[in-house]
Amino acid sequence: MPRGVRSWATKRRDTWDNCQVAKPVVVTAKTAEQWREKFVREKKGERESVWGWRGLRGPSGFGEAEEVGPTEWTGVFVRWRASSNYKLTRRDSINHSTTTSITTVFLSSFIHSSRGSFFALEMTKQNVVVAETKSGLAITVAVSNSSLFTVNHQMKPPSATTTPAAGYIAISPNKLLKKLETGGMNAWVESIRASSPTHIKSIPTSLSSSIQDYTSWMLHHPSALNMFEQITSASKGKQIVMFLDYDGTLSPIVEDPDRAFMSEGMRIAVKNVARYFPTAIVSGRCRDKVYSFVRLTELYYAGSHGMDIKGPSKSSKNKKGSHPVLFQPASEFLPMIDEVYKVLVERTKSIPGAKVENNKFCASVHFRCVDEKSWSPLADQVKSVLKEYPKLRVTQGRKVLEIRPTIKWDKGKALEFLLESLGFANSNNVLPLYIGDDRTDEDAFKVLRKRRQGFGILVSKTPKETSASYSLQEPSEARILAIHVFPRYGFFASVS
Ligand SMILES: O=P(O)(O)OC[C@H]1O[C@H](O[C@H]2O[C@H](CO)[C@@H](O)[C@H](O)[C@H]2O)[C@H](O)[C@@H](O)[C@@H]1O
Repeated sequence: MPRGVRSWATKRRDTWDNCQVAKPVVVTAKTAEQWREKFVREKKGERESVWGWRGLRGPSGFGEAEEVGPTEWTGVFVRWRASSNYKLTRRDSINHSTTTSITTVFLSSFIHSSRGSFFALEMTKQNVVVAETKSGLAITVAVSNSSLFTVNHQMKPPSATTTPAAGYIAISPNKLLKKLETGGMNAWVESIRASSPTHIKSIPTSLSSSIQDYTSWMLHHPSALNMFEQITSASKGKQIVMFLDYDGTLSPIVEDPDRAFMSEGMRIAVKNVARYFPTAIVSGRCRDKVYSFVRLTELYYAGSHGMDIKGPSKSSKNKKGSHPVLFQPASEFLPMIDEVYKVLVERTKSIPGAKVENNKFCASVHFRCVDEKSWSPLADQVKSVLKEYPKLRVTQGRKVLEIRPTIKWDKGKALEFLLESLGFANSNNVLPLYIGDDRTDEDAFKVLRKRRQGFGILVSKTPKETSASYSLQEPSEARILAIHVFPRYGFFASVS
């Protein structure tokens, strides 16, 4: 939490205990954009020099925000009522009303993406915030364990046997994945469709049932931002080891894989985390490529879905984190992947939008920019190529088919390998945290479940079948976790 808001909130703590939630708060892109513009206008010089802007003190509120990129910003806004109704004018309010009667205390954070979505991230002493997006699809319901709840859910990490509530996704991705690996062409295309946002968009029935589904899913996979007390207490006496996926976790998903840059704010956040905890990037990309995006020498890098592990090149403060490591369990496949990459480029070149990426120990066939009617021909091509390479298999990520060696190695194995390298093979003194967004990250989540150690955190806006314990909505929340929540819960203070 920004320092200004923290001190403000501390001063008013005496009023918080009497608060009630009056109604959900709806934040629209339009009004928040006006709010943002107002800041930018007032703080123009500052914005240009420090990429940030902050301040808003109304008669009844306080807000702070920080710009983290040209189209992305995060902020917090606080309003309160002590004993009487405050009338807020539009100037001070974040919603459309010209006057808003405030009958609650709330603290919430918002993320604005270029698509104009807002999410309530954090609530203290209150229950629910519903945020809307332009599409009306991404709905955030933040639930805390406050006794103010009508229904008081004491959130614990969901157990390994927890089955997520049914009904939010028509087709189980895991079942599809099995079919994909063993089954026919229809399964491929079915799977591709199921994983595409356009498909998911067609599922919602009504706004209220979407909210219900999301709420139900969130009960099994609560936001990691709300679960820090649980993570803190689980970490007592243990070494946290941080595992971070790259695409969709540290960087937003974009059309061109070569332009999936992470923001400077995110880089600073990861750097800060790595100062205190051994930190590894675990990515489907080739190691060099992901390093060229992250550019932090103090990290471990596990590229090609964990088949290429190295690092760190610069010793970190943490003694255990400074062992040199280089591990490539699929090195014999290098010439084969190179060859299959070239064949795939050739066989898919007639399909507009298809893109093949050489990830060293695996190859990725992207169809994000391929028209849906060409997905089937694209899958046909990939399948026909694979017939010639029985030692390769295919898995699916976000609008990408990943061609990889049949060896039993994945992100879960990479996580185990890294823990072992760090001296935590059979140790109870470690708390691994793994943040990822993709199906391939599920292998790591499963390992954590099996070890009964640490927490998997899934980055997803929509409910998904997952073995992760907690969730985050999007990459910016991972950043918030690192810059606001970790320090607030004393993680860094206790180890520095
Ligand atoms: O394990 P990850 O770090 O998440 O890598 C998985 C794949 O990520 C990249 O593709 C994904 O992100 C692209 C950029 O946002 C997007 O265009 C694509 O649709 C996504 O699938 C990367 O390009 C792949 O090589 C990785 O396998």
